[in-house]
Amino acid sequence: MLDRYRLLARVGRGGMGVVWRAHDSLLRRDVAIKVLVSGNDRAVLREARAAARLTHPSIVTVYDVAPSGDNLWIVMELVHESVTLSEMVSRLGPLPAPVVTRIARSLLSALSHAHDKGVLHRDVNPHNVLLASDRVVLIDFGIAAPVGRASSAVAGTPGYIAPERYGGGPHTAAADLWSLGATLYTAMESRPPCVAPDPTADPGPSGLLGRVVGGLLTDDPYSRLSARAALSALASAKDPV
Ligand SMILES: Nc1ncnc2c1ncn2[C@@H]1O[C@H](COP(=O)(O)OP(=O)(O)OP(=O)(O)O)[C@@H](O)[C@H]1O
Repeated sequence: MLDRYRLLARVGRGGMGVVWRAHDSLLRRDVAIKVLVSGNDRAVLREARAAARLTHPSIVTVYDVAPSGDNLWIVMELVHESVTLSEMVSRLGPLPAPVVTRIARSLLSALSHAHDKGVLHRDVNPHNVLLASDRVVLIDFGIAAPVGRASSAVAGTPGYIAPERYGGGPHTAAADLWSLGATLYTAMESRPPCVAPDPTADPGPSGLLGRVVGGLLTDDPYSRLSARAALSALASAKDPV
């Protein structure tokens, strides 16, 4: 089966494995393949099945999962000529509010779709957001977390983990939304929000978008802004030209 895919060039490396641009010789199209070291295949499969249920322009489409020797390959849609939000912020610094608003709308809509289908992302952060010229795409949907990072008791990326998770609370849709708030905050301020107990030292971004981001970063998961409320608040915001 794997004769079907030809690995062409490495497009990225993450904590879990290497991502390749590859060619699907049967369907004659380029794809992205993440090569993971086998070990927790059942968990990866379970989550890949969940991710495969999702169909949304801002969620990377999973095409296939296949074992290959000691590895497990996840075949997915290739997001052409994209950079991660994290790379974009390191290159350009804080992004203009209309650009972050567009990113926010896409990601809120993506999370809202996934949550409606009962799928959590579990690791929303600027490394998992791809920016292409015409699209904003969330990658690593539900796949990163079950394999986990051996060193951390709470799955996720430090700085982007909802506060209730540190108290042993479950990962919920609201926890994904806090992580999204932290991701948007980073896009606006070029650093993740301060999680220290003195919020006055870190007033955060201002304006409509700032208030939405603040609402997503609410400590109490029950009072936190929902994806729908955030989307409707942003409906009146200006689009980038
Ligand atoms: N579908 C895709 N299309 C294009 N590039 C991709 C795609 N998926 C991943 N990449 C690139 O590969 C890099 C690593 O991918 P990814 O974040 O999924 O790996 P990872 O091992 O899960 O990383 P981590 O768990 O540390 O976030 C990304 O930063 C991105 O540059």
